[in-house]
Amino acid sequence: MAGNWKMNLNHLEAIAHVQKLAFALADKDYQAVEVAVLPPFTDLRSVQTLVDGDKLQIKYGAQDISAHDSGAYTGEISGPMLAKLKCAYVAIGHSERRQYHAETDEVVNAKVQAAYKHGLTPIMCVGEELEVREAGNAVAHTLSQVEGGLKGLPAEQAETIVIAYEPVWAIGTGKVCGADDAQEVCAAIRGKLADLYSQDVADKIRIQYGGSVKSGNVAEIMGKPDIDGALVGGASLDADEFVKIVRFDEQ
Ligand SMILES: O=C[C@H](O)COP(=O)(O)O
Repeated sequence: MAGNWKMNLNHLEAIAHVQKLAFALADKDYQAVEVAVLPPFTDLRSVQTLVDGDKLQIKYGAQDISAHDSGAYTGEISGPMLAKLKCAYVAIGHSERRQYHAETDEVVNAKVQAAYKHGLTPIMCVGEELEVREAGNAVAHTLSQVEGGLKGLPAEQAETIVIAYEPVWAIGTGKVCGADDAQEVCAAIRGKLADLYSQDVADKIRIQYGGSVKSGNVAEIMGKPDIDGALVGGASLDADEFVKIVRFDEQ
């Protein structure tokens, strides 16, 4: 279960938020559910200090990565910088990056390669816009993003990737994709991974659903066989709500 904070919570708020999560998750063995937060870049050092200092089980990562290791790329953050902060994960190709920063599948692929080069696990985001779904092309569109993003990636790396299926029309809109519709696309993603690699590799890859996930709908989504987790945006900013999502099996 990963919380993508997007451009929310400054570093002081981040400390308070992670402390709250850690406290609320400490009274039981929640390690069966891997919990990660993806704060803004400016929060990562504070989160690292807290997680390291208190030996918290919570993982953390970034919301983007540069395809380059260093150089004249104003405003960019590199893989070596994220690795130095001991980030476990990095979101790549989120629809907001694709939409507002013109990230193509080629760019996503370069960033996936950069993440692996520096020991970070990508959470590669894919998913269709509303008009694509309405035209009946949700699966084809999403599979093409999967194939483009994974181009050239060897099986031993691919098997550790996390793929987040996020239908764009369900992000931040309150319109959750029906669990059966989400399962249909996630099953197709797994089928594509089996074609590209092997069934064994496909079965190891974790596929998340993202798009208006809340405590009230997470259990139904998680009940689907090809959905292994959730990438949570808005609801991850409320610590109590995110904890309920993590503990979906207790509801
Ligand atoms: O990365 C998270 C997704 O964009 C979902 O956002 P949301 O839960 O606010 O709809």
